[in-house]
Amino acid sequence: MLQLPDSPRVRTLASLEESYEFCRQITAKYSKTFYLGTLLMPEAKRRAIWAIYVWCRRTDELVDGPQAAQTTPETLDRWEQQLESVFAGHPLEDPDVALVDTLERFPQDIQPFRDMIAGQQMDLYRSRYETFEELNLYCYRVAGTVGLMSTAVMGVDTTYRTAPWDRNTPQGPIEEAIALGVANQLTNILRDVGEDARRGRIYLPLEDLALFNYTEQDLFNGVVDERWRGLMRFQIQRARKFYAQAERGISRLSPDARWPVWAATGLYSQILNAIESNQYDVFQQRAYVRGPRKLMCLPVAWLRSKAL
Ligand SMILES: CC(C)=CCC/C(C)=C/CC/C(C)=C/CC/C(C)=C/[C@@H]1[C@@H](COP(=O)(O)OP(=O)(O)O)[C@]1(C)CC/C=C(\C)CC/C=C(\C)CCC=C(C)C
Ligand SMILES: Nc1ncnc2c1ncn2[C@@H]1O[C@H](COP(=O)(O)OP(=O)(O)OP(=O)(O)O)[C@@H](O)[C@H]1O
Ligand SMILES: [Mn+2]
Repeated sequence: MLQLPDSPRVRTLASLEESYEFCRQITAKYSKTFYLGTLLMPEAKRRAIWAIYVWCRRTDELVDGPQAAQTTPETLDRWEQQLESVFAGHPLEDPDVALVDTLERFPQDIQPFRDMIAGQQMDLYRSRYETFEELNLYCYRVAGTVGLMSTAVMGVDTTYRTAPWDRNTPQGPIEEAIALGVANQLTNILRDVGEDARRGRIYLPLEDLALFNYTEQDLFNGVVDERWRGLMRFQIQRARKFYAQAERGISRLSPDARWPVWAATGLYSQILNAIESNQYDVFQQRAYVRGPRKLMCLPVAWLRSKAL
């Protein structure tokens, strides 16, 4: 029979296998850290995280990627409609096929996904944050939400009790999951200060700059002095508090999720140590964790997942 040429409307979507394979490849390509983390999970959870990763990445690309200049609030509205279609079980594009399957296997609320879109939207019209409270909202939206989505996949330990008399197991370590996302995002912000400044963006709260007598102009000039180091010490300390909060939640996750989460936490938080080793110069040097140290994280994380 004569085949119609490929046209977007009549073309059939990718198969489930193809769609998950695509998600795997994108995750592996864009984030060595998260990909490594997912390899420590059971197959079904691993694939689900890949599907969610790709949706997050695509959302981020709308405001940060090559076509970002054409992105308007309407683009994001359409993206949200596409999301609703996915939640209703109707994929519109190839990567959605895996996400529909993931949401069937690991049912979850649409709100964190909507919040993520709202967070990316903030990047369209904001390039400054006055207070930490404002920055925290941004961090919740673009990263805390990832903690919620991932927790729905990884699952909570149903036998966990804070105390024998505490019969009402709370819904799960929600605050802790958000905290890990926020900690990651704060780390990302500290590592990328220079790169963001070159795009005219400052994520560090302006109230914190003022506290250390450091000006926007200093930041654009990449001034590294005692004021800057004081400011960075303060930011790193804050990020570490979020990691500490997050760590208290890991033992409440289902046992097979603890190792990957400890590993991802260890890998990401070490970027803060790398910034310290670089004497807080995030303008000239990119802080990253060296291969051997990355590898060391795995057995350390495994021990923590069993012992804590
Ligand atoms: C109880 C408890 C501790 C539970 C654990 C919950 C958990 C697994 C939390 C993890 C949260 C997490 C991985 C947050 C990621 C935050 C992040 C990196 C966000 C990225 C934003 C960066 O913005 P920016 O524009 O500054 O950066 P770029 O220069 O563009 O890179 C995002 C890009 C938003 C989109 C997020 C992603 C693409 C990452 C999604 C990651 C996952 C789904 C993997 C989850 C990982 C594991 C190991 C389960
Ligand atoms: N030494 C380096 N100098 C400059 N850029 C680097 C260096 N090492 C890694 N990168 C770049 O930094 C980004 C993150 O790299 P890396 O593989 O270390 O972490 P990742 O886990 O993939 O990323 P993420 O931190 O976003 O999860 C990549 O785009 C990579 O090309
Ligand atoms: Mn981005």
